[in-house]
Amino acid sequence: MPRLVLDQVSVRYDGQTRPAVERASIEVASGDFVVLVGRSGCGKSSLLNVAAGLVTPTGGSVTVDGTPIIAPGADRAVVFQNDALFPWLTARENVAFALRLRGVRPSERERRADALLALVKLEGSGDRRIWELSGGMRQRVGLARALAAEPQFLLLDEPLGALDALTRERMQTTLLDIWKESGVGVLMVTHGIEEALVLGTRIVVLAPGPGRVVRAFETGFSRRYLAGEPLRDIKADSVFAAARGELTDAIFEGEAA
Ligand SMILES: Nc1ncnc2c1ncn2[C@@H]1O[C@H](COP(=O)(O)OP(=O)(O)OP(=O)(O)O)[C@@H](O)[C@H]1O
Repeated sequence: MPRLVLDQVSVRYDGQTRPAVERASIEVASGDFVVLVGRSGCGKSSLLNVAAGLVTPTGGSVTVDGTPIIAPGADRAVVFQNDALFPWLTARENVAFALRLRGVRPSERERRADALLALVKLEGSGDRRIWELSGGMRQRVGLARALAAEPQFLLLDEPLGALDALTRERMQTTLLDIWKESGVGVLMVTHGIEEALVLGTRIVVLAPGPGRVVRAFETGFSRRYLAGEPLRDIKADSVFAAARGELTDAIFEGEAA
């Protein structure tokens, strides 16, 4: 089973007096949905970028199945909040472009692109141009394009951050469905406390100054959704409310200090 391991990772950017991240350890295996939460500036994006191979750690190691990561790779697809799609192309063409980069034959591309668009629940919208789509639909095209690389890991940096509350909630279920269907391991950064609880199988809490892991715990709400329980019912559960309180406390612990 593919395993992405950040072991005792530190990041110090040029010119910084103290590290942005100090000795953070995070593991993501296939089928995991690991969520990074924490106050602004605690190093969430830095860690995601280390996993992506976009930032080189100044300490520790980052590996996939024991092989060091030194650059971005097709095994780890990254989706950012405002990902650039080609606005003048259709949804299908955007996904097909990623397939082309993978060396998929032209005759295969359309069929594969449509299958990926169906996976993100955009069947029937393949012919629409990006500028004709809503924010949520664009984000789905971005996910379909990321999945075109058949990655082992999806690295998501606030992918739903720019969406309105209702669209965001709908996209959370889409993300869970994609995760289940594709079997990928997910590492995701979010500012949403409920979102972390709804999506994660494991939540890693970071604290700033320097960025470090202060808590990590397993959660089971996403599996309950995948087992058929409506998300609304899960969120209304007293167990969910207790978990939300606990997570909020963990994030803001020591803030006044
Ligand atoms: N490329 C960079 N060069 C220099 N400093 C950086 C760079 N990227 C991030 N930092 C600094 O590193 C620290 C951690 O930033 P990072 O973006 O990883 O945190 P974050 O938890 O994702 O923040 P936010 O929640 O606000 O997005 C911050 O102090 C930030 O200013």
